[in-house]
Amino acid sequence: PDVRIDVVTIFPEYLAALDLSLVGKARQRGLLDLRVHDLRDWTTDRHRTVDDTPFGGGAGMVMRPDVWGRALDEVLGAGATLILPTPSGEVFTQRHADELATAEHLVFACGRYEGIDARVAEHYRATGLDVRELSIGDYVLNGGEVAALVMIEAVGRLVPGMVGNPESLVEESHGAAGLLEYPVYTKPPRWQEIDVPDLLLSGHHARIDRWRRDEALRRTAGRRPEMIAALDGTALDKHDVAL
Ligand SMILES: COC(=O)COc1cccc(COC(=O)c2cn[nH]c2)c1
Repeated sequence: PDVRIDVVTIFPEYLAALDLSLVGKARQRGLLDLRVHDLRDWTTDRHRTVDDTPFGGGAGMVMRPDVWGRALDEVLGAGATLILPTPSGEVFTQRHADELATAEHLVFACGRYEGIDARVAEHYRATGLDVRELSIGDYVLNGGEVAALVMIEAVGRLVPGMVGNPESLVEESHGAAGLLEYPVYTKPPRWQEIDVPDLLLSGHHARIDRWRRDEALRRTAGRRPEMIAALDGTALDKHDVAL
């Protein structure tokens, strides 16, 4: 298979969604080797304890380093990338998805409670492993499982052979030189008294392309002005500047 993905979590059933659709088919076709592991399989006590109280006090519980260490020592391989979904991580973007899609082995460690003992990331970094603490956005979830699903879908769909039509990968929603997607329409031409813009029915493909670019620019300037600022000089042509 092109990519191997392991997920370690105390809620393995959360990842059952990965048996469906694209990712599910790719697994059946052997394109993707995805395995989900229950962290509690590496506990040593009768209660299968994975957490304990935080040093320094404070509310909540912290996930124990020894349990995670036994699990990750078994799941990780030399060439693996360890990904820790966390609110305090670097924000995951399409750039990360593009990069991680070329990795040979991704291991997601899903934290719960107040987090995983910080020495886990520190230890595996010290061994030279590529360790990424990644956030999927500025909000707090109860655990890393949903974030792992997001990242696995974003990466999985880029794995060659995963998506039915590779064409659909080209003009991505953050494609078109880092702009938001233009509005899309389909039949019927009139719905709830609203008409599809006439130009789109005209067949003038050059004008349609220009209209789409203008709409993408307008939307980006309105909703994500910081993305306009981030465009490099080549992204805008003289017509855009006039907008
Ligand atoms: C070193 O990593 C850790 O300690 C991870 O610990 C936790 C603790 C609570 C929740 C989560 C899940 O991630 C998010 O909530 C999250 C990710 N993106 N946006 C929100 C992870």
